[in-house]
Amino acid sequence: MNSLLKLENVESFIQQYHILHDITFDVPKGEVTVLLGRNGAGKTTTLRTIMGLNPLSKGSIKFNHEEVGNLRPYVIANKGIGYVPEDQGIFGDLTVGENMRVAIKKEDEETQKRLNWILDLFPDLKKFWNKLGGTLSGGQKQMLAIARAYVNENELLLIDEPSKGLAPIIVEKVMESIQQMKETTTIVLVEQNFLMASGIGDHFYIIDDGRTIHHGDMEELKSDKALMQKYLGIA
Ligand SMILES: Nc1ncnc2c1ncn2[C@@H]1O[C@H](COP(=O)(O)OP(=O)(O)OP(=O)(O)O)[C@@H](O)[C@H]1O
Repeated sequence: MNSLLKLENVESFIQQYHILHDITFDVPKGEVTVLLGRNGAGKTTTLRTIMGLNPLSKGSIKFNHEEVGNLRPYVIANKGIGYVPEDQGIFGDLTVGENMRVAIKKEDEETQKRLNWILDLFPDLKKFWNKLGGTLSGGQKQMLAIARAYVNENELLLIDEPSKGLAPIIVEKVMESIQQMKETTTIVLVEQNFLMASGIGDHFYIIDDGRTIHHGDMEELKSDKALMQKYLGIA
């Protein structure tokens, strides 16, 4: 397997709380890996630990075969990992255009092409280019958060619950955007919306109480009602 990101026996604490006990997974290049699990299982903490926003206490995180565990978040981002956090992380008192400009690392032709592509995909961003980020709707904020991560040439995108709180029609739009991004970028997706996760994902890992406890192909999970019921509470 051509692995782009590899976590081995990752442990992490938030203050005195032991949140991640043993997270181990492999992200193959060019595929969408979905992290599933109940509320509070540790999915967001896993992404934050990869980005260096949470300390890695034990274990290893390798990106392109290089150890990146506990590097500063901006160093990790500069290695080619984009992050769309659950709370979207946009600047409410900057306009859409300014939010994009702050995110852009390199002002070159390639970036302009990517910007044009994402603005075509999300015309609302073009329409509200001069509107303050804080005044956008939930769906528009999500589009802006995805656009900010996509505009740079990242090899890997970590996307945390992009469908959260969005109307079904917007979920479809966001899903379509991720499906298109998947053509060029490797993706790790945290997603509770099983329809979206199974529609986009190639394979999955289930996280339970800070441990990766099961993994396989998405097709296999779709047909395993008992597994879905046991660990995800759906069937
Ligand atoms: N700042 C914090 N202080 C203490 N505990 C925290 C903090 N942040 C998260 N936790 C705990 O860590 C555990 C994992 O949280 P995390 O957000 O990673 O879960 P999750 O799988 O992403 O859940 P969800 O699907 O609800 O977003 C939870 O039990 C949560 O209460």
